Amino acid sequence: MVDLVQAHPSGGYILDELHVGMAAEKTVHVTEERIRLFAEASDDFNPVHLDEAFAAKTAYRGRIAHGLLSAAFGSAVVGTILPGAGSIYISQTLAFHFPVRIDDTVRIRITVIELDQEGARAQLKCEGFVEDRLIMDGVAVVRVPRRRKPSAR
Ligand SMILES: C[C@@H](O)CC(=O)SCCNC(=O)CCNC(=O)[C@H](O)C(C)(C)COP(=O)(O)OP(=O)(O)OC[C@H]1O[C@@H](n2cnc3c(N)ncnc32)[C@H](O)[C@@H]1OP(=O)(O)O
Repeated sequence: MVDLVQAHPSGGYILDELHVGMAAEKTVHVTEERIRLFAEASDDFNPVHLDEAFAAKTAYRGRIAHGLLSAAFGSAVVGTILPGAGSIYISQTLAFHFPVRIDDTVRIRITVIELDQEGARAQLKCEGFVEDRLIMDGVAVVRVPRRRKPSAR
């Protein structure tokens, strides 16, 4: 069963607080400006994202968002909600099923699917939807803090 949670009040869940089925969601509106800023940040200036005249001649008949921009929304959930602060990415698989366009709203869902107490690892299913259509999915492995550090004063 899926158990939708909010961010832990401390900023992050520790290993013992996670269970299989815990999930978190976030929605992000994809604007032209966000795509431009991602091109700058990643140095990926593929014209299919930035040049309407070029993109209009492709099978997509218009600009689409970088796949890794949608994947980055998943990273945002992992790093700020589930598990949250202190999580460290180990690996990530990704498949892009449908393009994301300017003005689409992407809903990311991250679900805990496996826990390795010994290795302090969580396996997370990552899914991205535009309306109800699955546009992207994959599996992430992250290292989760075993304990919370006393807060600095
Ligand atoms: C590097 C970065 O800058 C680039 C990105 O980030 S791109 C953004 C992330 N990726 C996506 O958004 C891809 C989303 N997924 C899809 O659109 C589809 O899954 C797919 C089109 C990639 C694959 O779908 P599938 O049904 O498997 O299609 P095929 O590969 O079998 O192709 C079938 C025929 O469709 C035509 N076609 C489809 N897409 C394109 C395209 N982008 N360019 C050209 N042609 C395309 C084509 O006619 C195929 O026939 P062919 O004779 O086999 O070529």
